[in-house]
Amino acid sequence: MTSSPAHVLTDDELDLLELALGGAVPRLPFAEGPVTLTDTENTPLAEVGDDGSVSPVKPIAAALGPQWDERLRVPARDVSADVAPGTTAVWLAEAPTAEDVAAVARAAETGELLLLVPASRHTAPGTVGAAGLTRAALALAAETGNPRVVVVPYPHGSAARAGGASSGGPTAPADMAPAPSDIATAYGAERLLVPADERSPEARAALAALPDAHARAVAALYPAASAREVERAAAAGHSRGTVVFFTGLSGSGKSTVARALAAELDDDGLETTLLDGDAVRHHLSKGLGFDRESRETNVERIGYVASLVAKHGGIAVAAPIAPFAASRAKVRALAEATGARFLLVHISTPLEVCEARDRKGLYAKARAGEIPDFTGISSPYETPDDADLTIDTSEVSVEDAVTRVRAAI
Ligand SMILES: Nc1ncnc2c1ncn2[C@@H]1O[C@H](COP(=O)(O)OS(=O)(=O)O)[C@@H](OP(=O)(O)O)[C@H]1O
Ligand SMILES: Nc1ncnc2c1ncn2[C@@H]1O[C@H](COP(=O)(O)OP(=O)(O)O)[C@@H](O)[C@H]1O
Repeated sequence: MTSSPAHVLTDDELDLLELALGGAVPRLPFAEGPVTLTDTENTPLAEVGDDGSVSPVKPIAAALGPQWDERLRVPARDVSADVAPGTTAVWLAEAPTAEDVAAVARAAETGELLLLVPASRHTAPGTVGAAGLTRAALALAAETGNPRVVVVPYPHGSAARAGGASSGGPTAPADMAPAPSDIATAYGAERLLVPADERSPEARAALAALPDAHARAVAALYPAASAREVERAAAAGHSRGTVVFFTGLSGSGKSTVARALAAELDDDGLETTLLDGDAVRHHLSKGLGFDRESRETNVERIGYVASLVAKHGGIAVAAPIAPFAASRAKVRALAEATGARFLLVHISTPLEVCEARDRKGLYAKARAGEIPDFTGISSPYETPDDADLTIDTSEVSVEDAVTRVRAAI
């Protein structure tokens, strides 16, 4: 018997698997069978057959929080078996506003409701996550005649495209999230109400103005010089996770600019982690060489750690050569899947300048054939076509380079 290839599920793919096993979606858009779907510890969770059928192997692990309450997280087939004809599903993807509550109360007067809470394993920074949405839905239910609340596993969108480490078979299509109307049908409802889509222009305008409300209040209270400082301090306290990823030839100036940037960010009170090249090669990537595979491993490890830092709201600054586009793309996907901002900064200083600098004497050794696989000499550097910023340090000072990166963050 030959075993089918394995695919390690991303969090969003896990949500889709849970939906499929519960009967909410007929097949998995990312998995063509035969394939074994596993968690990140390679434990098989489900098998996908040749015909796309999905069968469970082991229950998907629950976690903490009200969204994991098994009385709420009920499979679609069980919910639909209970739902009264003519039921309206209410899709609560955002915390309900007072206006939303009124709209739901009106709908409750005309028939049965089912409150559906799309719960992702990811929370975009600054948004109400699955636990908060579930609590808000329970409160809304209590106010509107106690309709049933059901938590629906639901992929986060961009994170669904990150892809997991896989061997063979599945690839993630652009957008895997099923339409809310299809979910409502699968859970047995006949109609769908999305309160966020029914909001008045006034409510929409007020919601759009919310992010600037603090700045306006500060401007009204303080003179300009104090307001700047108060805003700066507030911004430092609420920073969204960011990965600033430098790439460029040896000697291009990555470390110099990265260190100066990290020092400035740190001074501003931002939670900053510098993944220094030497320290990374000494600790995280000890023993790795400079062949293609080792470099890919090194760069992906750096990306993984940087993503963890950013996931917790910090700023990670990394500066490896990162010569291969595929690894850089993987790192970007990984960071963005956590909801972090990702900035690829290409330090494009020409090879002749880097070689003339030859700070460590490595180019001379590489030319003499004493160092094999040296980037730019005997190993390729794939120039990025997706850089968010390109800086040539033979033309731009360290100070100006830092200013440009800060402006882009
Ligand atoms: N063969 C070869 N090619 C390129 N660089 C070499 C090589 N051997 C050693 N070094 C030194 O290692 C530094 C690059 O390491 P990185 O971790 O940034 O490289 S990579 O991203 O994994 O390609 C690099 O330093 P910086 O460019 O200053 O970072 C070199 O000093
Ligand atoms: N504008 C500049 N920006 C960055 N480095 C510069 C600049 N001008 C000269 N240099 C010098 O170039 C060298 C770059 O080395 P480094 O920052 O270690 O590069 P990398 O990390 O890309 O290998 C340093 O000696 C630095 O002082």
